Amino acid sequence: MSDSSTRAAGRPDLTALRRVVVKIGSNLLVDAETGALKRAWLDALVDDIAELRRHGVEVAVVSSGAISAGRRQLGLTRDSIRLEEKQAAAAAGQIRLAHAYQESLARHELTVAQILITLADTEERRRHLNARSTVGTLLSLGAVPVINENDTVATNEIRFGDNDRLAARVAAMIDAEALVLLSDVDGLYAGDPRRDPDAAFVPRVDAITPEIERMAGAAPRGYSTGGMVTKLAAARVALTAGCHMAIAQGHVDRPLRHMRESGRCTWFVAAEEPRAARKRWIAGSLSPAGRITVDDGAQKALRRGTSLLPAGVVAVGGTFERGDAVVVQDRQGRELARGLIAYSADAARRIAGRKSAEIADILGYSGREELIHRDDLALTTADDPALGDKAADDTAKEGER
Ligand SMILES: Nc1ncnc2c1ncn2[C@@H]1O[C@H](COP(=O)(O)OP(=O)(O)O)[C@@H](O)[C@H]1O
Ligand SMILES: N[C@@H](CCC(=O)OP(=O)(O)O)C(=O)O
Repeated sequence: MSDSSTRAAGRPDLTALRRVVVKIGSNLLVDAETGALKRAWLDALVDDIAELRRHGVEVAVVSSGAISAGRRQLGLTRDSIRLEEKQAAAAAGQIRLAHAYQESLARHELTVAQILITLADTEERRRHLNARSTVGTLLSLGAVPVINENDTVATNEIRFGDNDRLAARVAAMIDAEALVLLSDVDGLYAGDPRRDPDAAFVPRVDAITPEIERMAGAAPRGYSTGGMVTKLAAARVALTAGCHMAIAQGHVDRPLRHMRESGRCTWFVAAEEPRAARKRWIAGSLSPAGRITVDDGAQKALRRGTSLLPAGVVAVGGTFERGDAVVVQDRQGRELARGLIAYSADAARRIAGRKSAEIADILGYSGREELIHRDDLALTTADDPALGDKAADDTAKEGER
């Protein structure tokens, strides 16, 4: 089944997607009693990842488990430990996690790459763009990024506190088509199955309505420990970004294969594709900080869906930094597109009208070839193929990226 037919009717097929994020909770990976890493479980999951890669699917992992894996090594055996002790435990545990992933992936000759990020990294536009581009580059080079919150520098106020939402932010950031949350439950039920064993299973959700939210019930103690509340918060972020999300049972052998073969999981199905969602966000939800005037040749190239190169730029107006939103206009000042620019206003003025090959000589460093990459560019009119016939419909995406 193709991904577009999924959006209309069925449930996504992981093997048919381009890019997927898999989130693994601490309990799946680390024995809470001993702090030992569950290597056999990890190897089976990695076998699933390798299988997806053989189908041509790019896979990024968001893995919890650093605090659980590190605390006992530091003698932190009490039930409840303080924030600074958690940060210390994460520092000791993260290196063990990374090592385990490295060894497990090496069995399939896959390279692991570790990324530790904070909430601010996904929210602040320039850091967001840097993280997005690094993860994208790693995936295109065939590596498997393993991502966790940077617990050692995150403090109480700014911590995600749960990797469900971090995973959704990451999935949105890298335009993943699906996010799979592997959990200790096989999906969403009409009520908490631990309290109500007769609660009905919900196989598919198309929107996070108040009725769906009521199913999650109250947040678990301390809120930050996950439960269904944060999974629905994650689903909201994912769906807004055009990314499908699944909740599936992780306590099984080969969990991704099991999910595919048994069909048992809850799919939250996004109505549009990630690229279209991102373009709508660029077109509709950001205040432009500058105006880039382009010549006729560049105007034609934009209509064909290419990136904007410095060569086609005749003037740069406004004050902006790399990653800010700008308007692209023709010589008469008519708006053609909006985009996220890869250079500051000062740098853009210096390279305007020049060939991309000259950028390094002019600026003294080799920046990006494009002034605005085509993925970061949304045509203002309905011509943008990625926006389709919903171009005029302005959905608020503020705050979700
Ligand atoms: N409506 C619901 N459907 C399914 N599980 C629910 C629901 N409401 C609460 N839960 C609870 O959420 C738990 C899953 O969350 P959590 O333990 O945080 O998972 P993880 O550690 O995998 O992130 C389930 O075991 C279940 O008890
Ligand atoms: N970043 C933390 C985990 C945070 C978290 O959300 O854990 P979990 O609820 O097990 O997915 C760690 O690696 O220990």
